Amino acid sequence: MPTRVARRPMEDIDPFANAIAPPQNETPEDREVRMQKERAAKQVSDAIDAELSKEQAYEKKRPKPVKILLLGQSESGKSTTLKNFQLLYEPKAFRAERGSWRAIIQLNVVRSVHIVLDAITRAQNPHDRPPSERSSISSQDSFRIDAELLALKMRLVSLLDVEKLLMKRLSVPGEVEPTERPMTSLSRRHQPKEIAVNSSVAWQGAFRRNGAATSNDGDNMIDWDDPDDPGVVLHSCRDDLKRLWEHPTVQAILDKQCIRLQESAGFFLDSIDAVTSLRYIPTDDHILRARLKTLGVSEHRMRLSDPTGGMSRDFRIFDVGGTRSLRAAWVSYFDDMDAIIFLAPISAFDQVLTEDPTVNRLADSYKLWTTIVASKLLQKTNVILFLNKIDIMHAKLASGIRLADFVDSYGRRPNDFDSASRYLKKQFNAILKQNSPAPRIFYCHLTNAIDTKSTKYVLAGIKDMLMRFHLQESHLIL
Ligand SMILES: Nc1nc2c(ncn2[C@@H]2O[C@H](COP(=O)(O)OP(=O)(O)OP(=O)(O)O)[C@@H](O)[C@H]2O)c(=O)[nH]1
Ligand SMILES: [Mg+2]
Repeated sequence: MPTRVARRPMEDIDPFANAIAPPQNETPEDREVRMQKERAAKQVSDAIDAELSKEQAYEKKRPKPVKILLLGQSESGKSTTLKNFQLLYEPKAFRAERGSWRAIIQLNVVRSVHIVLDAITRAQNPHDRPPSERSSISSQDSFRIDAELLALKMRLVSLLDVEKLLMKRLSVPGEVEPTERPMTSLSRRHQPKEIAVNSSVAWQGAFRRNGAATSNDGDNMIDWDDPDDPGVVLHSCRDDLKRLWEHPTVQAILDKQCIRLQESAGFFLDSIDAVTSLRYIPTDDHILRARLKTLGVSEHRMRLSDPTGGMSRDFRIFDVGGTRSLRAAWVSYFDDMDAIIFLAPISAFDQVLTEDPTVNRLADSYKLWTTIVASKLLQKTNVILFLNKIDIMHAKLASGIRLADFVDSYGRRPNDFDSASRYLKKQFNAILKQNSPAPRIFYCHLTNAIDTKSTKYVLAGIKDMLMRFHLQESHLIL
């Protein structure tokens, strides 16, 4: 027969039970008050539990978020496309960051000035060039750098300090790294550092004034009274900057060294008055043109309305860094994507990768596109191609740069934009047909990602299409 063991009361052995046990000398009235309180507390707790399980059931029923991954080589326009999404669907949040973009634009200006100053130095000392370039030096490479230009050069060296200051402020540990090897369309040239960022959140925080709440315009993020504000120095240099940029010798030097600064990322020297004004706040257009290289992967969430009038959807857009060394990280995002937007900057047909000057940028885009469309992980994913930077493509072809000189197969076709873009579109389509594991639709857009108006229609179309796909998958529409 089992023996009954006398049990010690819980409060003797459990310090927690001991702590919450009613006082030993509790009167019946006190007990009643306590019980009432406990009943009320339980009611609140039950209500919270019920709310939580309702939310969980709703989450389960809610459609999964629509996921979009932006891919393409560095400087193809991925982050710019993301900015367009933000401007279109979250304009308030986009504009609240104006203050942070102001600093990036200031850095972009300083970087352009460095490129110009370096070009002048090379023109002064043509024999200081690397051995690979020395054989091509001719007597015409020596320019007469007059005293005015030399004085300008000396004065603008002060901008180096502005750059250092901005870089320091941006250097949130682990989040922002100034890269040693910059990425610009100016290949084969020695260029100053380019600023790069790991995630979208931390670097913007670096410019948030202590205690300042973000306003719709983001202008209260800027401490206008700060004497160290880089805007003060830039403002004082504005006339010199304009004189430098408009100087005929400078233009001739850049021309001779094949530096097309106007077509390069983060070019603002044509907007010096605006960008160096004392109370400069970037416009939407300037933010789209600002260049900030992406290092890591950043995820952006937004809630978008349904074109059929149904419930809105969560969208997640993933922006990755496109430099070669960062591409290995892409594959871990292939799983579970609804769409890939692949950007190929077709204007880069006459350029090479900065990370490998033996590789033509268009050839690199073809190769990347082949890998993406051939991936088994992505065979059910909608793949949308943006043939981007068509504005630069137009200008290049019009200036006489011949596609056939860089793409042998283009042969004797006319060197106009329509023929060239039609041809490139066919090439990308052929790659898709030959390499896709299963037949798929070729979605292709000719885009200019710094033109908000045209990009808006393209993105709205993609959003509607993806929502429809998503609804069909959830069997919500037939
Ligand atoms: N003119 C012109 N400039 C563009 C276009 N698309 C992007 N840009 C500019 O090109 C530069 C590079 O664009 P990003 O969006 O930063 O390129 P990315 O693909 O994100 O580059 P990584 O972050 O290095 O992978 C920016 O200064 C943009 O403003 C375009 O269609 N036309
Ligand atoms: Mg980017």
